[in-house]
Amino acid sequence: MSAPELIRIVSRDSPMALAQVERVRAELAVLHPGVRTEVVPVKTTGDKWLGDLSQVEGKGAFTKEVDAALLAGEADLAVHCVKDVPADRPLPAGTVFAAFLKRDDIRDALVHPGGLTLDELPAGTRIGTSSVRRIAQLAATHPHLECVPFRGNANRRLEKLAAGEADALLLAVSGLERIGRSDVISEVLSTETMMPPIGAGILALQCREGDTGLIDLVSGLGDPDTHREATAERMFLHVLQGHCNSPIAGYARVDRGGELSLRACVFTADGKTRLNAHEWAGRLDPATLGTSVAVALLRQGAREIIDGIPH
Ligand SMILES: NCc1[nH]cc(CCC(=O)O)c1CC(=O)O
Repeated sequence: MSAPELIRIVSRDSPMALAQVERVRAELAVLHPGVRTEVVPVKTTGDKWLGDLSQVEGKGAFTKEVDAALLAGEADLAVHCVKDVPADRPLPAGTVFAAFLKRDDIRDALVHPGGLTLDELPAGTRIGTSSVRRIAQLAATHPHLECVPFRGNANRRLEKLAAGEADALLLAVSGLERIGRSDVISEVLSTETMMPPIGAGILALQCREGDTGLIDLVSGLGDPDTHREATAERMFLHVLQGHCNSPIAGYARVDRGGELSLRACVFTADGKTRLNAHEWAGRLDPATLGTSVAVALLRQGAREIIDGIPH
């Protein structure tokens, strides 16, 4: 297949998702100035349903409609936050990842209108988050804080915070940067304080698997280190087989010498039990490293912890 002249890019229609698409368009314009792009925004189940995500049928609340548009031929390229793409099962049949863009900041940030840090927040401070990963880690280290359910895209959450529906928020640094709101960050939390989710800060480009011309064209946007990190992290989740209520965190890192390592944790919902594993790839490929770290956690009882959490 020859290289396309027009690429129709499908994505969620939140401000963050549309900013992600603009990054892809800008990078494409540099690499392939002759190619035109068009944006196809879609609303996903996760955007429409603001209740408990575990009540939504199946996984992929933020990706299902985007994948469907790609498979139906209504668009040619999907832009996803890797964090939102289910890893416990393969990508939708007929689609492939063509590139992982260079990774952004993987850390979470505290947003507190008064500018306090996490350790300075008084007892009873209401933290707006529905993330079981954030709730478990906060419960373990800051049990005097209270988490209140909070959904909606990042802009919407900031509005709800301003309206007093919570006293503070936890949001991804990368997401706030993408919507141009890093000004609201009162503290960037270290990965020790708040271990990030699998896939944090990574954008993936997804194509139909037969579109080899397009796959070749957009693969030039990929970052090799990010590819290794994403592969290790997603294989880790695939082997672990979590569910949407299981607090799981972790991240892979390629260090300056090019060595890949993966660190990961499984928590009980109350954060009181935390299993840890950290391994270097050495001679293992990224996917096998992911498998090995998952098996290390399973050996410590991760299956029992995950299955013990209602879902
Ligand atoms: N679930 C929404 C979502 N999906 C990806 C990000 C952050 C950006 C990223 O990690 O790529 C966010 C917002 C958040 O968690 O604050």
